[in-house]
Amino acid sequence: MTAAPAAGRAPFGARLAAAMDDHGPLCVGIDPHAGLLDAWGLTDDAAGLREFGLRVVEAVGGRVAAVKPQAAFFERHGSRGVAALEEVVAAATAAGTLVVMDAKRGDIGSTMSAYAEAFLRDGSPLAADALTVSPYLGFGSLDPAVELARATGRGLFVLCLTSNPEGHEVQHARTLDAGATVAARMAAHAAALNADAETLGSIGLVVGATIGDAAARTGTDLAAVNGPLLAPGVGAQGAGARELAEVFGTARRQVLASSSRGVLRAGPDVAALRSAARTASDEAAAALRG
Ligand SMILES: O=C(O)c1cc(=O)[nH]c(=O)n1[C@@H]1O[C@H](COP(=O)(O)O)[C@@H](O)[C@H]1O
Repeated sequence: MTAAPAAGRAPFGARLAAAMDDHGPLCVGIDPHAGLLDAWGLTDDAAGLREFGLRVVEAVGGRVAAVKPQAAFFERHGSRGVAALEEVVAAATAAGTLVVMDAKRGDIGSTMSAYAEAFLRDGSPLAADALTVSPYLGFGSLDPAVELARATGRGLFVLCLTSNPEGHEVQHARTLDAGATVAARMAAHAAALNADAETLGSIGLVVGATIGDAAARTGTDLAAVNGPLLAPGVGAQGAGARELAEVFGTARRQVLASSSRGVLRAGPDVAALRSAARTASDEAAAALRG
């Protein structure tokens, strides 16, 4: 059984739905690639990461539905990089913007509970509003994260149909027991966890905006998930408004479109970043809300 969300914090799905209503369906990825740091005149070290992340938050905090720091770029610089990540998360939270931590964690259940504590526990320095997780040790291995997310009003985005061209090898495969595709199984698990949610459930999926008709081909019922669909691939990976509308069909109101480099390349000027995010958000809204 799951506990009620922590006092004072509504479930993640409801908070995300409200944020998308207020600001549009865009998540801005905070991915401080070495090349972007250089282009922004920043050093490729913890100080550069910190400045980059805080600059993005200054530009879009309180103006977009969510930001998604990519943990890998911060981990490149060890404990000092992780300290910079903590500051960026705190700044986004202070700006009233939801934070999706993109760390794609997944492990056996007993270790998964430690990952959950790191990213989803009240008081943890790295706690975010939601965490990306990998279900490829079996969806049930994520149970500790599901439980802690629900207990604290946080959420998960479970990898389902990823934006990269290699994903089909695993995600389109059919299971021996039920004969369904792996992606369809993952979506069915999320749907079961969101069954009682009124607005939007808190257990979302990652479904790339670049996947074409893969949801239909794999028998993955996205609308039935009743939870948010994080859609990376917008911008630098080639997806735009047309792809968003085509990929998500009747599930499009659940979509949180995500763009990192597509927005970040407009930096380092804060006004230019803000304007690039506004344009991306408006385009996503037109594609998904029309
Ligand atoms: O979970 C993710 O966010 C994710 C899943 C996926 O299927 N594809 C994908 O690109 N991502 C992440 O989304 C971001 C995409 O960055 P851009 O291609 O620069 O917009 C990166 O941080 C990826 O790690």
